[in-house]
Amino acid sequence: MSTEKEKELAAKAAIKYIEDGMTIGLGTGSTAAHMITALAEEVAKGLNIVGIPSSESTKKLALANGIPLTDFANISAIDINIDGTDEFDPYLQLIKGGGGALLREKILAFNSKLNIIIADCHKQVSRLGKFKLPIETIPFATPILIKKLRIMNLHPILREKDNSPFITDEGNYILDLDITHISNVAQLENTLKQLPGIVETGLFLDIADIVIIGRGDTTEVFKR
Ligand SMILES: O=C(CO)[C@H](O)[C@H](O)COP(=O)(O)O
Repeated sequence: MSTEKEKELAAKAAIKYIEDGMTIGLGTGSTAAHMITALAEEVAKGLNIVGIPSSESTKKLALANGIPLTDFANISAIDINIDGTDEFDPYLQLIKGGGGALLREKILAFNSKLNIIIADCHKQVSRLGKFKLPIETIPFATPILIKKLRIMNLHPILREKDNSPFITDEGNYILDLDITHISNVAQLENTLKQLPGIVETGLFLDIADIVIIGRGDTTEVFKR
């Protein structure tokens, strides 16, 4: 079974949690794209939901598939947020932001009653850190942050696209950090959030309620 098929299986299992009248957080990435396609099929059959997208690319995809959208001016909470991940550990702690949408993704997740994470089985790790930790930084502060993060042994790498800095939907930069030597990610999160100029990190700690993965031709569900 292909990785893509595993993503699709997880995505289809997640949309079974959705009920009529709900507001749904729409994640970003290739796994979330499967969820958007599957959700669009239900909307076409009459399911009455509104989506709130976590990125401009997801917004485009959702609109192209006929999913009605809303924003935080119109709602106070999201019923279910469904998003992908780059890694999850046995405690359902996550590293996200491979697609560069971590800031809006975390805002959606924080304001959701239920967070469902969908993935292929290769995202499961015994310990976070094989995937480099993305953090979103303000361009003005990025050069000094790079110096500070180097001293902290986090080996920051400025993410690039077409030989220029990758720009997020909020106009910021992404630094990818090596956290392989870090054992206490909660402490790291606190330390990073105290540095002015770091807008958000890709550590999603105590956020996922349910992780659904595709493994071969079946799904596995992990609950917090
Ligand atoms: O955090 C994300 C984007 O910022 C994605 O959810 C994450 O990168 C996983 O992507 P994919 O489903 O394509 O593997």
